[in-house]
Amino acid sequence: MLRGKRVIVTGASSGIGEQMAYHLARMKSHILITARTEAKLQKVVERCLELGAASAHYVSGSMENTAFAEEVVKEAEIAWGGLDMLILNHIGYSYLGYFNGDVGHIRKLLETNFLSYVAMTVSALPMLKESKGSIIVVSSVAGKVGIPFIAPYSATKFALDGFFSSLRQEFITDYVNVSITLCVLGLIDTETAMKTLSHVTRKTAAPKEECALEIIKSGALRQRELYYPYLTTRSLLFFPDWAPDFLDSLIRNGFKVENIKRT
Ligand SMILES: NC(=O)C1=CN([C@@H]2O[C@H](COP(=O)(O)OP(=O)(O)OC[C@H]3O[C@@H](n4cnc5c(N)ncnc54)[C@H](OP(=O)(O)O)[C@@H]3O)[C@@H](O)[C@H]2O)C=CC1
Ligand SMILES: C[C@H](CCC(=O)O)[C@H]1CC[C@H]2[C@@H]3C(=O)C[C@@H]4C[C@H](O)CC[C@]4(C)[C@H]3CC[C@]12C
Repeated sequence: MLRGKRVIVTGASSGIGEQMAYHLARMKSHILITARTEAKLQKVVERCLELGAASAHYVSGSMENTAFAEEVVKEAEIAWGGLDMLILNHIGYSYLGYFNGDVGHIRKLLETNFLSYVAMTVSALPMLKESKGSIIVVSSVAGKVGIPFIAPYSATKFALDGFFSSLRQEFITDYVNVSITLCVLGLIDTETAMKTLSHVTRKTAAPKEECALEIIKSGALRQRELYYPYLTTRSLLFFPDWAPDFLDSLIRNGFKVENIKRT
């Protein structure tokens, strides 16, 4: 499906991003991965080459700084002379708890989780227009409906939907043949999520390996949105228009509120 295609995956030193890199390797793509932890990136690149990647490289750095986001795209241009798929996946650290009034944290998280996505898109667009490529934006149920105890994170995910859904409209109007796929994910069994959530949620997590493959497939098929796991995420989003208060209570019941800390 993506044999020989040139793909950037951000946030690929662990979790869903790491699994996406491995699926792309099995599909014999050219892969450029990025995150902060160089040691982890090296191991993922080695594994990608073992799995059959056409090529695999990494760039380590923090997306808190949009200049780094632009540098990653520049690396792809130097290495490949073009780009077919941009998978925007990374997130910065945020707390799970009642909103603590820290506006500076929201500003920093918007830099990492939102503005770096915009900066990479701006830098990559000329190459993606050339290749008639794809942009995949990894978001969350928390970017579509109000989920308690993750207000800063949720704000950044809602921002992604607003910006990329608007940009998709402009691409259609302007005959720009670059697809934008927004991935709306429920709880996924990544180490970070399980560490953060295990003591406070009654939810069962979906497998990160399958999630990663579904994300890649949705982008390759140029789908508008992906809902994964489909039943839980799609059903949740059925309620906002018809029974918003019922939806809110359903989501709150998914948490062991007594275990939520006040930061
Ligand atoms: N897991 C879940 O339940 C859900 C996940 N999602 C979404 O899926 C995506 C992946 O989540 P998941 O795999 O769980 O996350 P992980 O925490 O497992 O991975 C996050 C990745 O981002 C990197 N990262 C963290 N901080 C920075 C930074 N400042 N600059 C650059 N890279 C950074 C991490 O590497 P390093 O630390 O080395 O920089 C890591 O590779 C996210 O967009 C998330 O919102 C959506 C809904 C549910
Ligand atoms: C429990 C929520 C699902 C609601 C439902 O009733 O199905 C999860 C939906 C989104 C999850 C959060 C998310 O988007 C990723 C965050 C990233 C961090 O790695 C830690 C976990 C998250 C806070 C995660 C928590 C579960 C959800 C809110």
